[in-house]
Amino acid sequence: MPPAQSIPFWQSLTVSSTKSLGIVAIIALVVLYSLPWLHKQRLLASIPAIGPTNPISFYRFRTSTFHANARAIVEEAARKHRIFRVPQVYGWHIVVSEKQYIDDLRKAPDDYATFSDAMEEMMLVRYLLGPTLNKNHYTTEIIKHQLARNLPNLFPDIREETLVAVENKIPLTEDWIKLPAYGIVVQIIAQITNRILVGVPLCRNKDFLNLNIGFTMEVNTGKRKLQQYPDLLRPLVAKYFTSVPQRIEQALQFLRPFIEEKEQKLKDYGKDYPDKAETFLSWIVDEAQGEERSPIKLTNRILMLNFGAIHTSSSTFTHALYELAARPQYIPALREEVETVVKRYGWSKMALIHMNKLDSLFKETQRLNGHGCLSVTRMALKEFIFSDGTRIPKGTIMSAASAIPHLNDEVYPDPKTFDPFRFAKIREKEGQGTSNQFVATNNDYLAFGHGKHACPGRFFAANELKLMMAHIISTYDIKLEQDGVKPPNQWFGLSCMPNPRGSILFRRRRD
Ligand code: HEM
Repeated sequence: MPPAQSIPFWQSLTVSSTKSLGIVAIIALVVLYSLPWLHKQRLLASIPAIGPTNPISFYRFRTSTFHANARAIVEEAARKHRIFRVPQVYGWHIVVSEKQYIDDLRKAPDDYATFSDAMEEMMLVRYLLGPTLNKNHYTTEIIKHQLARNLPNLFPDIREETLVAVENKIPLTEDWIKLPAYGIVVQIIAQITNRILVGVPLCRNKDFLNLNIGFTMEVNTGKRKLQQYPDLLRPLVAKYFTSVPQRIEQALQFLRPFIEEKEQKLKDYGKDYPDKAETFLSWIVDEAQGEERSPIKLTNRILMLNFGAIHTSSSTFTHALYELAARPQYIPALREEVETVVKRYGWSKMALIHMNKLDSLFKETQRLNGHGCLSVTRMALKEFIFSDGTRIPKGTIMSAASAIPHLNDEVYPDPKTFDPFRFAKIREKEGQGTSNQFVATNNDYLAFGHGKHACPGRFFAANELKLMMAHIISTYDIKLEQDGVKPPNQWFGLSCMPNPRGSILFRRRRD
């Protein structure tokens, strides 16, 4: 018999065996792709869930019950559990309530967990403003170093802009005049912030300021739209069905001439060119590398800084204004402090450092009226293991419940009472230390986050807010529509803002 001829494997397959192999391959692929998902579900299952875990009830609970009562639900859960999970659009969000866990979050190295990746996932910025914002953090470094270092030199600019903006928005009348609190505060803050971001004349351009004020809302609306579509369609939805690309284009029209002028001077004279304005725009034109140098990328950076700075600062200021107007008995002590300190140090950054009562007013304001019930938010970039061994799957967002430390009666006696000078009194006892300053962060005070990614803009924000309040109380009398009744805070799911419909009455100071 002739020896059996060896034929290639695939030629020996019949149609039915090819089909079976195909099915096996598909099953293998499904299993392969499901394994990480199953692993994730298994790790999450060991953490107490707030609300139902089956997909249909999860959706209903998240959009109705949880959204309407998020703060109460989170605070109650945080008193019961050291760690738990709450439902969000992007999946389960891990919340921790004990110091040990907060420490783990704040210490996490950048290859384990970052704030910016969590923001990226929550805001879907890569579709709205492009992918590089979250990949390159050079602007955060500029805020940390260049902006912080330059604050004393920038003080005269911040003060000048404060006087111009306040005079423009709050008429100095003999009789009480009622103004929408958040509405005027956001306009003033946008102008002062942009004095530092882009300088004069753009910081006084009403259309440019309104564009930046509205941009936050437009990004939020865009994000909500994107969340309804799968990843694959999101670039198209972002481009054609949100207003963000149009707004970026408009911002570019405003900024382009200034960017081009700065680039030309940089080319002709180097970084230290004559009459250089110390603004954020000049610094980013100096520092941006590669594709980040394009006018559109520089524009996106200015938009995102406005996004991070305007509404956070405006909310804090409006809360403080409401709190103070509700307790006018504290105003004389604040005025006296401002006058004494300014007599000694003039209007300067040094004077602001010595306004301890004013500093305390803002710190207490944020202790009781933060921007929401969560802080120190991070995304796990690898499997994240807390120090007690609890494992959190890669890609999960984690935060600390800020109400637990902020209402801890061992740290803050009578914690629910608003005591504007609470921190000033502690500092008086302890000497002029820094650990209870407005800008100080620790496990008991999370309003600016904590750790490596604690807000780098807080030093600028503290200067801006204190200067603005010092000027307003020195110039005006203030009161609420209803004596002593602060307009209630407004909650949207996990976020809090001062009442946007509340008013403040102003008149020329009489005493
Ligand atoms: C009262 C005003 C402000 C509040 C309450 C606030 C609050 C916060 C919070 C809670 C975080 C997250 C920190 C963490 O999770 O550890 C943060 C991050 C950040 N903030 Fe602020 N912020 C304010 C003003 C500003 C301003 C004026 C700027 C810019 C000039 C700014 C720029 C940033 C940036 C770039 C980050 C991200 C830091 C990082 O990823 O490392 N913020 N802010």
